[in-house]
Amino acid sequence: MSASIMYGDILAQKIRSNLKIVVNELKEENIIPSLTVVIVGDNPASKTYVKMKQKACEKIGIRSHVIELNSDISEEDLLNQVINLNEDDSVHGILVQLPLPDHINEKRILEYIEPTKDVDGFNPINIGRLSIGQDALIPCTPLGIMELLDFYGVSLRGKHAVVIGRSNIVGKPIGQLLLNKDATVTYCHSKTEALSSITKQADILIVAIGKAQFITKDHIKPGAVVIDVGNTFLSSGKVVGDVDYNEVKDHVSQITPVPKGVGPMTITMLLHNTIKAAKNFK
Ligand SMILES: NC(=O)C1=CN([C@@H]2O[C@H](COP(=O)(O)OP(=O)(O)OC[C@H]3O[C@@H](n4cnc5c(N)ncnc54)[C@H](OP(=O)(O)O)[C@@H]3O)[C@@H](O)[C@H]2O)C=CC1
Ligand SMILES: Nc1nc(=O)c2c([nH]1)NC[C@@H]1CN(c3ccc(C(=O)N[C@@H](CCC(=O)O)C(=O)O)cc3)C=[N+]21
Repeated sequence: MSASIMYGDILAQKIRSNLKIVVNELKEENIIPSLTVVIVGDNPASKTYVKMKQKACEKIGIRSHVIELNSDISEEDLLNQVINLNEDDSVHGILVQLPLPDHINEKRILEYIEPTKDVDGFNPINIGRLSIGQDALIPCTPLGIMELLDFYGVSLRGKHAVVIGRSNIVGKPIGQLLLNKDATVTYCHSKTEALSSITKQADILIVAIGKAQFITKDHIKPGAVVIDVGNTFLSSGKVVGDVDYNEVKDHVSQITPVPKGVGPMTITMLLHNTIKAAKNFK
């Protein structure tokens, strides 16, 4: 049996064309949604992602601006940049690209982003609102995964969802969203013992660890649904996921590819969140 492939790029196009209509409607009210991305240093993967974000904004009429800062910028100077953006009424969405250089306290920076402009959903206020079920700006990757599961007809209620990875940007919030949809959620991480014995129980397996092709058939129950968040650039320039796609594809019922799976949905949800933030300005 061959798996059905959950293409994120197809769904992303569909959602983006709807978002374009919303942007045009906002323009009639003289609101042009605008996003500012702050990038520190010259990490090549970060640069690639930021370019993709800019291009996606442009395509649907969101105004985007990138602030490029030197890797030796001080924490105070970066904080001041964020404060200026918080105070600038022409900026609806602020995104500080991660990772930041080691000398900068990432949590402190994220805490300063005005929650209504926090299109990444990384500020403690938005994380708290998500966890108690209040309206919030929700992190883009988890939100995109939920859209994918819905579009491809994956039912969650009562199902066992296993999340591998507990980062603040992917693992933790996807578990929260799955729980809100009545899945039974288990988190695994680098200290988890007997990983495969747990992941093998998953009806839905979400993998966000950042280790190229780490997950094999031995980790997966036959017929499970697999969401591969991983994005590792090989020296050849090729990008691969955390799942050994070729090995597992005939073993699972549904799977996201890498590329063209979760990635395009992340960027689409950034557009969605920027529009949401712009609407809040009305
Ligand atoms: N497609 C997309 O849109 C996006 C893709 N990504 C990609 O997803 C991947 C994960 O990103 P991110 O969450 O930021 O990564 P982090 O490095 O912040 O977190 C990785 C998590 O995986 C866990 N982990 C690492 N090794 C193992 C292991 N051998 N067994 C079990 N758990 C393990 C870690 O455990 P511990 O907590 O114990 O250290 C940690 O919780 C990366 O490849 C990243 O590039 C990220 C964001 C968006
Ligand atoms: N503040 C912040 N917010 C983020 O959302 C954020 C971040 N920092 N730091 C890094 C991670 C990673 N991330 C990705 C986004 C898109 C793809 C993506 O679209 N990837 C393509 C492949 C890449 C390519 O084609 O070059 C795909 O999967 O099809 C991947 C990864 C967002 N992140």
